[in-house]
Amino acid sequence: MTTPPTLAPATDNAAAGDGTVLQADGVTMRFGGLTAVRGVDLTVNTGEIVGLIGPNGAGKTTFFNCLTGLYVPTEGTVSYRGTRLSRKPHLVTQAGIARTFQNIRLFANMTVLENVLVGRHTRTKEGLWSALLRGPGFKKAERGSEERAMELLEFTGLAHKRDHLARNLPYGEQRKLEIARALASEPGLLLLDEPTAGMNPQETRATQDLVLAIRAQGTAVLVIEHDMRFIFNLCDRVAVLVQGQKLVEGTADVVQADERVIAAYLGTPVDDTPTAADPDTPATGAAAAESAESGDTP
Ligand SMILES: Nc1ncnc2c1ncn2[C@@H]1O[C@H](COP(=O)(O)OP(=O)(O)OP(=O)(O)O)[C@@H](O)[C@H]1O
Repeated sequence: MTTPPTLAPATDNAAAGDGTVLQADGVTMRFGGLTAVRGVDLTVNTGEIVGLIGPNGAGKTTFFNCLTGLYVPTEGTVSYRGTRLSRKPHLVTQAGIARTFQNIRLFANMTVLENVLVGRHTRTKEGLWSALLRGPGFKKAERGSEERAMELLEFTGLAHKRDHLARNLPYGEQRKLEIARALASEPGLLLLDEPTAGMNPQETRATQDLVLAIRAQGTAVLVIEHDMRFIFNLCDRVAVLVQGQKLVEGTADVVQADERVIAAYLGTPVDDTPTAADPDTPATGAAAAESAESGDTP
């Protein structure tokens, strides 16, 4: 197992001291008659890794979208370091929150290095379009950025792939590149949406080390993940969403032992697990979630 190299924070944003980084109060998101997120409160403090778990359709990604300005919550407020956040995604990034997506969103025909440079646009005077068009002004102004981008590629273990097109990277490395690009905006809080989806156990362990290294360089992390081992190994606190509402929040031990969480998500205790001889008993919790995810029908 390789440990990511250390990374110096480039701005005060990532290096800032104690306190609450993120505060979400009463966040509700309705789509017509469907309430996807209902009155969710959540805080993330400096130096924390917080997990957000729940069955498919529980509202986790919708909640992330409310935090990052992709959705304007129907009700509730979101603050970053005590300041109410703008509803525009690029201003949220500029304030200090970066994210990755469940479905990878890279610039497939740009190189690995260029993808990270695009991620730096909120920290440079050059705009996004200038970065995308890569004119002479961009190249000159971005020399410092290129240095930082290379540090980030070293940090995520992708430096040797700097000139490869993003679309040619294996899946696990594309996920790492998304993280490197998110870090390029020097966030104080990084939101990861299913960072290990599709990864093998070795890649998952490497991602776990990477998240710990990100925290060590001063960025708090809020992570959505279905891999419970990953979540319970990594997180200082875990919040459980079920049907849009926060059911429980606490340490890994508290959450794993909570009977409501076991019933709604983690699955029934071993003794109560339905057996082949008991075909009429419906599958619950994680088993049902797995089945739904794989498209199996009962
Ligand atoms: N833009 C939208 N318009 C209408 N309904 C939406 C929209 N986005 C999400 N939903 C609905 O909101 C609910 C919550 O979805 P969301 O994707 O947030 O769940 P999730 O917990 O992230 O699920 P998963 O683990 O499968 O990613 C679902 O019923 C979904 O269909």
